[in-house]
Amino acid sequence: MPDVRQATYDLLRSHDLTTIFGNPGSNELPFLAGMPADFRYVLGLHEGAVLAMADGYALARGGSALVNLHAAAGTGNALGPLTNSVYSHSPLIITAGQQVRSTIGQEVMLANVDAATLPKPLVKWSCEPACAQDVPRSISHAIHIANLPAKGPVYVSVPYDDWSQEAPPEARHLLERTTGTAGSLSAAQLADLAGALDAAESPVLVLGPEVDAQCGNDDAVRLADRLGAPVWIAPSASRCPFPTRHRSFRGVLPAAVQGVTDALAGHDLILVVGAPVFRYHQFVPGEYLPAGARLIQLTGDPGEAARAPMGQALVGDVKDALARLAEAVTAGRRPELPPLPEHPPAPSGGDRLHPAELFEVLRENAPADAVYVKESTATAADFWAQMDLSGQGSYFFPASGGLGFGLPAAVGAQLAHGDRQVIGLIGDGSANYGITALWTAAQYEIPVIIVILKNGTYGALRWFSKVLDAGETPGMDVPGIDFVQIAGGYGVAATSVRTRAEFADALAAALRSGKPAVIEAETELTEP
Ligand SMILES: Cc1ncc(Cn2c(C)c(CCOP(=O)(O)OP(=O)(O)O)sc2=O)c(N)n1
Ligand SMILES: [Ca+2]
Repeated sequence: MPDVRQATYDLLRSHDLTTIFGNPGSNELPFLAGMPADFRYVLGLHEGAVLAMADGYALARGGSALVNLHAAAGTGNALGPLTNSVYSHSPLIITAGQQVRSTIGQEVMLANVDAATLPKPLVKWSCEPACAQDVPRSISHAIHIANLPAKGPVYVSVPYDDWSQEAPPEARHLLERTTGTAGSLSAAQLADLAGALDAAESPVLVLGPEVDAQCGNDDAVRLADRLGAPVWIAPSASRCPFPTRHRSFRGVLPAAVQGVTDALAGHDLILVVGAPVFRYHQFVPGEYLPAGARLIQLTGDPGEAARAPMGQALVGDVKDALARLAEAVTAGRRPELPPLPEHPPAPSGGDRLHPAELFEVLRENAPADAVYVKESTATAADFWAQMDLSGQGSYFFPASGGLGFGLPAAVGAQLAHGDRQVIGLIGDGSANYGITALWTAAQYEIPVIIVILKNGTYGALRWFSKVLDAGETPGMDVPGIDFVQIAGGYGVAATSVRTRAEFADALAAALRSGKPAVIEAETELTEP
């Protein structure tokens, strides 16, 4: 009769969860001891990097990722990046080792006290099974909950003496279980929506990360073309749901109430698809909607629908709805939009690279299907003005702004992408929150390119201190960090550049090398 560990590995294999991102402690060894040969373990040196690598891997592959953390201490280290995963709807299956079941109450060393509570509210569901025999079913429960809409991370704590217990014979039924949803809009709901779009004088689309996550970008293009409508990306963009050189593209909405209202002024119907309404950031009070505008939100997440402060909301499959709406609306009711102007020329001639120059070099020289993982928070305006993103899964940003996602997520995304080059665009502040992932990239020969934009300061916070009229505050500058030395110390070849030509040469060399590479780019300070 198989034991709980064998039954669990069989279950994980049946869900294609054969890559374990982890950092072990004694509580985890009895589980890991039996790891079958067709599984692989990807070691991260800090659990924040472990979680973020798993998140990047899951986002890039459009599926789940399995994480194994050490008790409470390992879980605590992972909570930072987990603030992003819960809002990017990443279906991470997080397991943590627990002390021997009969000693937890004594709170012996490494007891994860009240384990199922620890990760809340950053997980969709968590549990510590009531007995060893329920471990396989609990992990199956977690996997299905994580992948049913709205997707999200889950957490299961397992006492380490459970693994050697005999598994219940009924655990074999778990291997065949499947769950799914039929969350499409009804014909009547779709007809109402299409009718509202046709009747609108000036409709506008606002697209969110769920459109890209569901591979709905092309459906959104068809709908925009048939409507002749402009398209914005929803505020605090964590993905790119629409081609940035399409004639409808208007950029990313500002993350402020009045900013959104000003940007959407003149439109009488605002259709928000696959985004919360909205992920505001800087508090700039104002009217939630332009005069005369009606907002309709379409999301797969009931929580996003319920907590919006205005408008109507429908919960359903966003890709399916976009595709059906593109067929249902009447084409040609509005004049075709003019083509976009050329990219603005990047400033040049400074004694260090302007971020716009750096992005221009990437646009001109990186592969057209490159995947960008960005965590450089003062360069958003230049990035969206310069880049030409068109494919699914071409851009990721921490969905809650929790730093420590970018560099490790780029490593995880490259591990998932054998065929696309992943390029991390990481601020010299952000790089430090997940820097240990460079070691994993070196050890597992993951050919990710990490560009560190070094402006010597927490640029976004300098901008925010102006917004908040906070004046000069302590803790803004991060001078004197040598990322070439640090990268070398973790085993990754690195170079430092400060001119356009030097960056272009370093990028070309990194692309040719097929190895992990760090390019430290001395850059000017800009505003988001
Ligand atoms: C885990 C964590 N700690 C601190 C912050 C606060 N923070 C910090 C520290 C930022 C500055 C990042 O600086 P950078 O060098 O990475 O990028 P820029 O210079 O382009 O802003 S932006 C921001 O929200 C955060 N978001 N997440
Ligand atoms: Ca910086």
